[in-house]
Amino acid sequence: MTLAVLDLDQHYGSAQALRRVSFEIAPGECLAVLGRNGAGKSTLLKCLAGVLPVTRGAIELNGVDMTRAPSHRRSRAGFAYVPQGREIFAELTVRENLVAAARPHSVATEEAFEEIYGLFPVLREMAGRRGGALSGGQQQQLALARALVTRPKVLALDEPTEGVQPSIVQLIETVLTGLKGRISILLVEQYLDFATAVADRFVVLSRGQVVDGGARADMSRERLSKFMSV
Ligand SMILES: Nc1ncnc2c1ncn2[C@@H]1O[C@H](COP(=O)(O)OP(=O)(O)OP(=O)(O)O)[C@@H](O)[C@H]1O
Repeated sequence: MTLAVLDLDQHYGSAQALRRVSFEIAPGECLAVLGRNGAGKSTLLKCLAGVLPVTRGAIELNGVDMTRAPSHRRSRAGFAYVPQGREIFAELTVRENLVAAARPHSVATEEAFEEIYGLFPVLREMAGRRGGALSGGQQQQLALARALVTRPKVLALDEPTEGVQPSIVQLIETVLTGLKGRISILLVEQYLDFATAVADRFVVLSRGQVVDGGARADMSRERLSKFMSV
């Protein structure tokens, strides 16, 4: 599925957080959005997910305008969002978290859950545990699993490696690399090694604006890290 972001503006009151942000993600492509703290990355994902309204511009999924569509409509169209901080249901078990995510998509089947447990074996072991009792890395896997169980066509992730131990970062990298080509991925990331391992293309945000970008082959580490250090 193609995700097109066209001239997007967003304001928090009088403060402008996004300025004429434009890019496109082709079917099966992985685009990483980089930038310092406060650059506007999370704001961008929230606008795409329908959590925050935009002040100008447009968001399209396969050419269909979604700019003012509620979150559930975007989700039904194939857009899945893994927010920063995971936002799983702490009081529900792992299994119930997956069921709650899958049910609106009519994919709450054993086959769908088996597929997820195949990607994240620890979730099978923890299926009966409360989400809130999981470690940070396990919660991140559950958050990703909740998105994937809906069988999305576009997957947006806000800093999936944050506060996660190296072995889980490696697992997430393997999962995302395996998904590439089949679904479109929008990755917001501060961890450059991870972003360069997974992404085909980069967009760099600074103060809410796209200031650089290009294919992985054209973006040297120096060029990318210029916009990453605080
Ligand atoms: N709820 C809010 N109300 C007002 N301003 C906000 C709000 N959330 C974010 N901002 C401001 O908008 C700008 C962009 O923030 P955003 O969180 O999108 O950046 P970010 O690139 O995701 O940073 P981080 O990596 O720290 O999450 C910042 O200047 C921030 O202070």
